[in-house]
Amino acid sequence: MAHIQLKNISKTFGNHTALTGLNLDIADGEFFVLLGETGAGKTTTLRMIAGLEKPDEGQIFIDGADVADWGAAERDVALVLQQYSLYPRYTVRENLEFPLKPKIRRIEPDEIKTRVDRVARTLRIEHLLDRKTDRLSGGEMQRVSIGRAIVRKPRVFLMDEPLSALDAKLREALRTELKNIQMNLGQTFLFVTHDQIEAMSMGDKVGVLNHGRIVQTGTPYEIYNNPRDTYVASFVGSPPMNLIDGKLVNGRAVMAPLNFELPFAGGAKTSGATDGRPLVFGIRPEDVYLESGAPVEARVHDVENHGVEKILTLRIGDAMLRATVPARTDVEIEQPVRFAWDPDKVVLFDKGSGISLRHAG
Ligand SMILES: Nc1ncnc2c1ncn2[C@@H]1O[C@H](COP(=O)(O)OP(=O)(O)OP(=O)(O)O)[C@@H](O)[C@H]1O
Repeated sequence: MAHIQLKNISKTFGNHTALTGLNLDIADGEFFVLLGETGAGKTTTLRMIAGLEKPDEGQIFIDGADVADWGAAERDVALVLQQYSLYPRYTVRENLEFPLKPKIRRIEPDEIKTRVDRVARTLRIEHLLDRKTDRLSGGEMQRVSIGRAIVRKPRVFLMDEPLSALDAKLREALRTELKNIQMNLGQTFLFVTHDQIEAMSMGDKVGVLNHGRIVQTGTPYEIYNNPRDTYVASFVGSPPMNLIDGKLVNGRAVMAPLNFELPFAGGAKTSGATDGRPLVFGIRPEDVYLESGAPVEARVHDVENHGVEKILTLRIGDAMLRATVPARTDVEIEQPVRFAWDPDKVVLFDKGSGISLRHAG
């Protein structure tokens, strides 16, 4: 069990800044996902918590204790990596026993057997216990790697893209399993990924990291429905949120190409509520729907079939808008259609800073 806090962490490699003023608060027993593009600083964050890298500035606390002077072993964290770190000439059982064998742990052989068998049951790899690990599939190897972490009951699990080398089907299956395992163990998991679907489906909380800074932390629901800025809005969601330029006119936010306006409620902190102020309208593709008699006309520019749904690209003058519609929707490219959207779901952003007016206050 562990509560992890990172306070104002910065890290530079040479003249490259990997992390800037990073703050994280991961509650005991939480499944926290750190989501970010390649190079955002995810692995560096994990390595610092694990004690493999030192921050230039800031502090890391585990259960309230500043761990600056603690070595990796004292921190008692388990790191699971994308590449499986298994001993290939040993069996699965030997691999799982390995973390329990060091004399310093003083674990009795009976207890080792009980723990290994229990972990093998949890991960459904009992039938593989006597097999050498170089005779396993990728998914099986990753299960064993996770098993090696679980078996020694660490305080914290740190997982660095553990599913990204697996094929899509296996990834989906292991997502669910890992989430179940975490709920059963009730332990703190910090899971790092660049895959927003993984983040949204597994995380109790998600922290979005962009260029070494946390841009937003929240539940998957908050991140998806109330993105703090246009970066989060376009990074999370597939297809991403439509972002369409508009401006402030006579106290109303006006989106010219779609002939749409909203009362402007940009609060005090967003000062500069002056006419002509550039804004961005954010509309999720699933909030756009086709309807004869709807106010705006478009041409169908593209149709992508996704089985249960279709993703349409609609062209309105120079503007493009994605719409997720039921698969039964019968449309052809270049067909004229009329569409509307749910006005309550529209998110307004300040174009200059990219920040949502809901977050700006
Ligand atoms: N030891 C190092 N020396 C120099 N630069 C480094 C070192 N480790 C990381 N970096 C740089 O710091 C930045 C953050 O790296 P990091 O590995 O934390 O990103 P990441 O989000 O985990 O990326 P990925 O998803 O590609 O693994 C990158 O630009 C990387 O090149």
